[in-house]
Amino acid sequence: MSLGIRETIVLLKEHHLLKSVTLAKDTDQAFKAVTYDSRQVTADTLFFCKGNFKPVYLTSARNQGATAYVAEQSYAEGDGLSAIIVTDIQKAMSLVGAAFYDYPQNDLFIVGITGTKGKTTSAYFTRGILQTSTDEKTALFSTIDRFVGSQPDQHFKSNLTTPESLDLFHDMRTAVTNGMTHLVMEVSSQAYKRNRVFGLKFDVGVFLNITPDHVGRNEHPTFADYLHCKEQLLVNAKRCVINAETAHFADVYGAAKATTQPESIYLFSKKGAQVPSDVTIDFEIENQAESLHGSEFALNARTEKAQALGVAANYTVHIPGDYNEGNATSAIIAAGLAGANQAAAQTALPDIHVPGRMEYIKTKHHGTIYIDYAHNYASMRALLAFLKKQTDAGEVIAVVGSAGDKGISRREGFGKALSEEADVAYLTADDPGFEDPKAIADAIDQHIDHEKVTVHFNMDRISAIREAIESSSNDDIVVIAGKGEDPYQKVKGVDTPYPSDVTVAKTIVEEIE
Ligand SMILES: CC(=O)N[C@H]1[C@@H](OP(=O)(O)OP(=O)(O)OC[C@H]2O[C@@H](n3ccc(=O)[nH]c3=O)[C@H](O)[C@@H]2O)O[C@H](CO)[C@@H](O)[C@@H]1O[C@H](C)C(=O)N[C@@H](C)C(=O)N[C@H](CCC(=O)O)C(=O)O
Ligand SMILES: Nc1ncnc2c1ncn2[C@@H]1O[C@H](COP(=O)(O)OP(=O)(O)OP(=O)(O)O)[C@@H](O)[C@H]1O
Repeated sequence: MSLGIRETIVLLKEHHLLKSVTLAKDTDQAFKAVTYDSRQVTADTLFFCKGNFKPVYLTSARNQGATAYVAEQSYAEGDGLSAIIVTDIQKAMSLVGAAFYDYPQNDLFIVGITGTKGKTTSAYFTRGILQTSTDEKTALFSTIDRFVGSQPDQHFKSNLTTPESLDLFHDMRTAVTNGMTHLVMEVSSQAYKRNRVFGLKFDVGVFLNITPDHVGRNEHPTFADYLHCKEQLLVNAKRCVINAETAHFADVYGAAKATTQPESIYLFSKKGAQVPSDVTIDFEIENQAESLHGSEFALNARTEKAQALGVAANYTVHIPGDYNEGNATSAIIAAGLAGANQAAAQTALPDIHVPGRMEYIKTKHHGTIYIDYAHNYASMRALLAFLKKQTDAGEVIAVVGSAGDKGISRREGFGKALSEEADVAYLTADDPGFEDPKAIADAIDQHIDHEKVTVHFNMDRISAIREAIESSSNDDIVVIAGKGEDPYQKVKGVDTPYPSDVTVAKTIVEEIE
């Protein structure tokens, strides 16, 4: 890969991002690499100064072979390098990244998925269906991991839900080189807030839902900003799939219609759900059977354009939780728009498993254990309500904590969800960061109705899980929420190794049964 400095300047000028340029001696420079991290700089690198950047990083970049830098201001540390000064570094980075990696999006059919909850699950469902219909040529960029090919060594853990633009275009190019024709990716609201996907058009954009979350330092200043950022996926998608039951539907649908004809917008909802009367639902989900192990549902086409997609049929998913019918539906429609047929969806869906989402362990003498990634009010309430509905005789026992340094409103949310749907709560640590986990637990406890829920405190997560499992009887359900498959606890700025909730629960069950 290579990009000339002149081409870079023209590109930034065309997009009205260029403030000034100072060229070094070689005015025909060609960059062999682009990066925003001085530790990655090699010969002939174009270096981007972004975020909490320190000028000393530019000194290291220059010493390691950077020949030019892009920044929102000039730096003395960059003397001797070409300096490209722009009005918005994140936008510049995305545009230059796409150009440097030679526009890999032109070689991929891209499905983008957003929503407060269900992105990862829906992305796994969509990729699973497309793997069947594309003969294993579908890449996946999710919160958990990135698959840039179908070989085991083309799969690695993710650091962000939506990568920084330079990493995104790099990984897209790698996927194309590895023979991928389709890409399914989660698009977080931060991706738009920070212009990580600036200039990228999606073939299909999926909007699942929006509930209060992600407002705070480092994220969104207000809920309105969060909603606005999430809606940008639909503004930048050629075809849209929308859950008509989402809160703020009118706004969301309006964003889709701003750039897409209604003929290319697909709406879905559960049968009997309250949806706006001024729109026509294309697909209706009719539950046929649900259990603690999954569900069966009919997807009914209610409009001609829905019928034309050829995906109306009966489906089975083996991830429990009624909301997973909606997640699966979004995936069936999106995959249908990417060319998959009903048979591919029917074959693939029952076998799709998402790490750390609704994993369950059946025990002989204790309750059934569910390990799930729920970590805000909406997901916790949806999870507990579903499990409560499925248990006649037993109690719902939840092990839960809330992260430190962020998402303060989640603490009240957890207290509320536990009061509404749980019988017993073990409050514990979950990524306390720089805060005291007991203080976080107390904040959750303040919002628990003690007439309804018995509360225990144990800040040692492993020991809290043990207590919850040991105290459960065979009819009970033990929910271990919040961390899914995370193999660490974030404590005082360090990712402290943690065996993961799944491993901890399995080990305890082996020991006590
Ligand atoms: C607020 C935010 O989004 N911050 C992201 C951003 O931080 P930043 O630009 O300030 O980078 P930084 O790590 O402080 O460092 C500053 C710059 O100096 C560079 N550097 C640093 C050290 C050095 O020796 N040399 C050097 O050049 C870094 O590479 C970087 O370019 O860029 C970093 C990558 O360079 C990200 O890791 C970081 O994500 C932080 C960790 C984060 O937590 N982000 C969350 C809020 C996020 O984006 N979440 C969403 C999901 C949320 C949702 O579900 O909706 C996501 O998409 O993941
Ligand atoms: N459609 C949905 N509505 C409400 N809750 C959901 C939905 N789908 C999944 N959940 C719950 O949210 C949890 C996280 O699901 P998933 O990882 O698919 O969402 P996500 O949007 O990727 O989440 P995050 O932004 O936190 O990474 C699940 O473990 C489940 O408890």
